[in-house]
Amino acid sequence: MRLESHLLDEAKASILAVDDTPAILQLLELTLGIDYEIVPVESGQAALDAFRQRQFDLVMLDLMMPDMDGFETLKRLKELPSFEGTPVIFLTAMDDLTNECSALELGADDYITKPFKPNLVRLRIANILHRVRLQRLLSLALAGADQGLWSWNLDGGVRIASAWSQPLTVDGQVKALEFKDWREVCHPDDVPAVSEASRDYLSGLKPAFEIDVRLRRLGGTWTWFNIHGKFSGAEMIIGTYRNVEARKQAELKLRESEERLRHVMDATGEGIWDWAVQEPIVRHNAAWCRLFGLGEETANHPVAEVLAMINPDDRPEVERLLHECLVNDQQFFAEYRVRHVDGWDVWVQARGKVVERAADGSPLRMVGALQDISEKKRIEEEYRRLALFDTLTGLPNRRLLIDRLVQAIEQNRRNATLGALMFIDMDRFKTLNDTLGHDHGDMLLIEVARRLSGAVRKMDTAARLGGDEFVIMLPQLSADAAMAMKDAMTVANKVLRNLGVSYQLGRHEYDSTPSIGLSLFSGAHGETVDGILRRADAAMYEAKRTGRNRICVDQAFAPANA
Ligand SMILES: Nc1nc2c(ncn2[C@@H]2O[C@H](COP(=O)(O)OP(=O)(O)OP(=O)(O)O)[C@@H](O)[C@H]2O)c(=O)[nH]1
Repeated sequence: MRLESHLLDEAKASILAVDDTPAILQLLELTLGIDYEIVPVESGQAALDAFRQRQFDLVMLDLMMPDMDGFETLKRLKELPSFEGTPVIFLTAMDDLTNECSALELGADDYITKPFKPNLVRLRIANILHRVRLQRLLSLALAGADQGLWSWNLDGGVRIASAWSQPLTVDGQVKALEFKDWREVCHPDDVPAVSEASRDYLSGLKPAFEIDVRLRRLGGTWTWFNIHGKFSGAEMIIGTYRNVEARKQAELKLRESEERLRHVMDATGEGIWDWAVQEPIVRHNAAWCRLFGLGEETANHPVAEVLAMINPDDRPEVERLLHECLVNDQQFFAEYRVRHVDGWDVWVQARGKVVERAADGSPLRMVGALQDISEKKRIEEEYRRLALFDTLTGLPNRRLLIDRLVQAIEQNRRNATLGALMFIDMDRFKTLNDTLGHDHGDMLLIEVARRLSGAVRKMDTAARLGGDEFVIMLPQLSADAAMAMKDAMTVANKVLRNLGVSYQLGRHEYDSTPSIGLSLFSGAHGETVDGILRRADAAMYEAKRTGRNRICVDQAFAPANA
């Protein structure tokens, strides 16, 4: 890229013209005054005074002057801070090599002899000012970008520009640094990284030489710099360097706080997930991986795989909740089962939130945590079982039976169908307890439960009310009472038959029978749970009263021919 001087302010350049011959000064004003602001002074001392007042873009200096010659004037001008970088052209009648060499050695930019050709002088001035402007443009650009310059001659050493405002130091030197080896300013811990970065660039692996390193600054402190460079010619790399201490410190703090957070998370055992929503990958911490038996080294997982780990019964709801969260910015909260690699389900409670969105509101990043709640779920399940199931036989208890009966009544009301309820009480059960003992009584009850469960369909309910009292509920039969009764009697007869088969109780074989009261029910006529149970119970007592080991039918729904 060519640097363009027109990027800079093109205000009329000022020239300090120093000559003890007024005619020369007049000639300069005449020939250059249209393009430049000419400030004429007639002595070296006047030139120094003028420079103490203000700056000039260029100095035209006569060599032979009384009191203070051009060389002396230039030497003294260079001591003024305001003079730094100002180009100087000697304009002299001394047309000899020695003086010309001395002038250029002293830092003059040009040496023109009198009598001069005004056009030539104008072009030379223009060229020098153009170059100076470019230099100033580069310095301003570097200062604006807070950068310094360096060059590295692969055969020789390293040079670092002196003009930059953030001086480095080698062995106490602050000015334009020049040294053989990076190691002289580079923190020992960063030297391998510098070698690697240069190797990568020189071998073509990287498009530029770039690295963050700590360099020794004035006062001996280490400061982080970003160094960036490229080849300029075959043997020279040129680049910039920039103080990135603040960024490095911020990164360090962030890393520390992330590390701390990770420790906290690991200590609580929470599985953390972090999902860049536009990407098909979700990141997990070690605790998350451990929870499902995954190797900790595979902390990135495809989203599809993670979703596939969710129990198929729970997955649609989880996906729905996730969608809600992504679209409506709701908090994600869900309890679901995730398959462990060894095949069992882990109950988890997950929470999450979209923490970053694009300007159009679309989600960019979502993070969350999940916790193993398998134990909580197990206890809940145990409580549920205790509350709804009989502990001895595992059959539904009275409470669950009533729940299901309420549902069945409602269902039959809607469909105008009938259901059936059988009240079953074992005959002379007390005798068993009294003769073989309570344990054997329990054994019989467990076996009765098993046989009852085997006698009904999945949709039916076999429940234990307590003692030797059981109930079978057939929730939905025909709408026709005769048909319904026929089906119910089929089941009742099967139960009567099955429970009448002798029982192997430990070493004892024991004969027992049930008494069964059967009642149909519908949802009509304000049927209640109590009413249905009472009618079936009454029918069962009728069976007891009339000899046991039989079925008696409640007459409320009994068709004439039942
Ligand atoms: N082994 C055992 N016995 C129980 C349990 N709960 C109640 N019982 C006993 O079950 C018996 C219930 O007897 P009942 O149904 O009243 O009388 P029964 O001897 O069966 O006589 P009928 O019903 O008239 O044929 C009582 O002896 C109760 O103590 C239990 O969980 N296990």
